[in-house]
Amino acid sequence: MVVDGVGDGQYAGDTALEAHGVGVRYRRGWALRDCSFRLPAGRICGLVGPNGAGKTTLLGVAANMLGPTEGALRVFGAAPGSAEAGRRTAFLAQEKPLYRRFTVAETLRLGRELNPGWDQRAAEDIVRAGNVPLDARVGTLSGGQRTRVAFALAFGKRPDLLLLDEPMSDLDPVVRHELMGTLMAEAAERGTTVLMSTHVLAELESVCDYLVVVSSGAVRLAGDVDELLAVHTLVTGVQEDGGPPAGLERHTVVESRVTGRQFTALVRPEGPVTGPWETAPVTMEELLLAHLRSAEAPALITPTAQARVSRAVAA
Ligand SMILES: Nc1ncnc2c1ncn2[C@@H]1O[C@H](COP(=O)(O)OP(=O)(O)OP(=O)(O)O)[C@@H](O)[C@H]1O
Repeated sequence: MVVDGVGDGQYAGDTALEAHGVGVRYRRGWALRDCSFRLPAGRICGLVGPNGAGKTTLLGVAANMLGPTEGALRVFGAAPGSAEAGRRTAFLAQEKPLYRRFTVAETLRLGRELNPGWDQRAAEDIVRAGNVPLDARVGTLSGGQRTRVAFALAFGKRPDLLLLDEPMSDLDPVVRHELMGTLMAEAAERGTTVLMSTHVLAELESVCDYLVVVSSGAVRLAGDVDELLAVHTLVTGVQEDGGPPAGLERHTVVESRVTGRQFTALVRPEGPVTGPWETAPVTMEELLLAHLRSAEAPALITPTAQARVSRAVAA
């Protein structure tokens, strides 16, 4: 691997994470295949995809929980297994592995001992905001309270890259909102890059400015949210022969649906969209739903999201 030389110098400063042809094969087959994209530093990125798409696997590679079968991934230009990447990255896994017999205070003390840049106040503030007693054993906490302690551990580390795997799934709506606020404030204040997998699309809309969509182990969509929204259009009109009109074919049709006499299509226009139709801007949720429903739609990786180092260099 010779990415380090390139990454450390020219690109590492503005790139939090870069994947080059990453593939992961489990015994049952490939979970990820030829995954290439770049996440610029300082972005809050939603990682979206159907169940089994490969999101946890991708986060696991970035967090050095597993190595890729092929290709390479870099965190701030460094290999995930390097001391530098380890110091700069925090991973909040879906199953939140914590020592059940430790008290909350002992858990935070362990965080302090393991992490040189530890911020005890930030960690304690998160725990206290949920009225979680510091002397309670982790095993006696509710699922949501344990998630809060895991959040505290991740934030206390003061990472430059925060990897979150469906972090909010067992939190009540008020706590979700509060911890999202903490996440946003942290990212805004410190320029932390966040890569967060979730199935709650509505939540992403207010939080993310970057998106990566994976489906069947491949990257389908990646880029800045505004850029992605700008190159898609929602078209509605009268259907022809049970589908969208033939005139739409000159554009890239991501998804089309027919309801009664009407069709609705989400397209990437290849020029002006002219016809007896109405066009409207798309919302993030419409964009994501269309891509989740149409895994066969052509992939789109915007220029800022394209891996900069060729796969040949990374291999
Ligand atoms: N340890 C493993 N051994 C074998 N196969 C695995 C393992 N972990 C994941 N897989 C398979 O790899 C594929 C991707 O799984 P992964 O957990 O990365 O998906 P995901 O996008 O995170 O899904 P979800 O949204 O359901 O959490 C799936 O087909 C899954 O069954």
